Amino acid sequence: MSLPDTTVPAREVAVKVDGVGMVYPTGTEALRDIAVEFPRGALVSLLGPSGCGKTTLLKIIAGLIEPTRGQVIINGTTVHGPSPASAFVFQDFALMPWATVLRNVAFGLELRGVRKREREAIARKYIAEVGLAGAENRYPHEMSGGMRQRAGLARALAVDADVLLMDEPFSAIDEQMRRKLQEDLLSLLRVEKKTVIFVTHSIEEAVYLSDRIVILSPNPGEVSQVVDTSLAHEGDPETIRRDPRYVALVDEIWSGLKRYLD
Ligand SMILES: Nc1ncnc2c1ncn2[C@@H]1O[C@H](COP(=O)(O)OP(=O)(O)OP(=O)(O)O)[C@@H](O)[C@H]1O
Repeated sequence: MSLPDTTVPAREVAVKVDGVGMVYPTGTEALRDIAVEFPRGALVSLLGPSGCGKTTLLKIIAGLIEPTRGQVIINGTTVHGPSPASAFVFQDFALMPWATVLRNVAFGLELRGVRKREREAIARKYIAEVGLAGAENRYPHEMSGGMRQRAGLARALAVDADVLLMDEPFSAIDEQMRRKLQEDLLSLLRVEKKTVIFVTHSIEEAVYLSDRIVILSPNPGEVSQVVDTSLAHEGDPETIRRDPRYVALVDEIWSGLKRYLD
C-alpha cells in the first residue's frame, strides 16, 4: 500500500524577477542582481528605506522602464513594455481631474477599445466593489483622498489584470482611513484573488497585509531578507495587531532595518 502524498504543492509563481539590475543614465545604480518570486494569489510587500529602489523595481515589473540587466517574467512571458497582465495603482491616484469617477474607472477599458455600454457596466461593478457606489458622477476634486484611492483601485481592477502593482497606495491618506482601506483591500482580495506587489515604507502595514515581505537594502538596492509572514489575515484587525507573532515580526523587521537610518 502506498502512503498518501502529504507534500504541500509549492504555490505557482505569477511573477519572477530574474537577476534584475538597474543603472540610471545618471550613473545611479538603483538595483543590483534582484531575484525574487511572487506566488500567485499572494500579497507581497517590497519594504525598505527611502532610495533602496522599491519604485524602480515596481516600474520594471510594470514594464514602464527596461532593466539594465536581467528580466521579469509574468505568467511565463518576459516583460517588454506595459502588459495587460499587470495594472498599476499610483500613490497620487493619477485620476484624470476633468473626468467623473465612472469615466476614470472605465478609462483603461476605453483605451482597449471596449464599447461604452460594456465598459461602463464593468466600471460600475468595480466602483461598487470598492465601496464607491453612488459616487459614479463625482469628479476627483469632489472626493476625499481615501475615495480617490478607491477609484484608483477600481480602475486597476476593471482591466482585469492578474497582477496589481501598488506603489505606496495609502501613504497620502490619514491614519484612520488608511486602516480602513487596508482592511477593505484584504476583503477585496478574498473575492478578486489577485497577485499583489505592494510598495510601502511602513513595517506595520507590510506585516498586516502581506503573505511575504521582501526587504531591500540601499546603495545599491539589493534583497536583504525575504520573510514569509505565515499570519492569518482574516478576522478582527485589532486581534491581528495584538497577535504575538505580528508584534514579533514587526520588531524583527524593525531591528533589521534601523541600521539603514542615520
Ligand atoms: N529617473 C531617475 N533617474 C535617475 N535616478 C533615479 C531615477 N529614479 C530614481 N532614481 C534613483 O534611484 C534610486 C532608487 O530610487 P527609487 O525611487 O526606486 O527608491 P524608493 O525605494 O522607491 O524610494 P522612496 O521610498 O523614497 O520612494 C535612488 O537613488 C533614486 O535617486
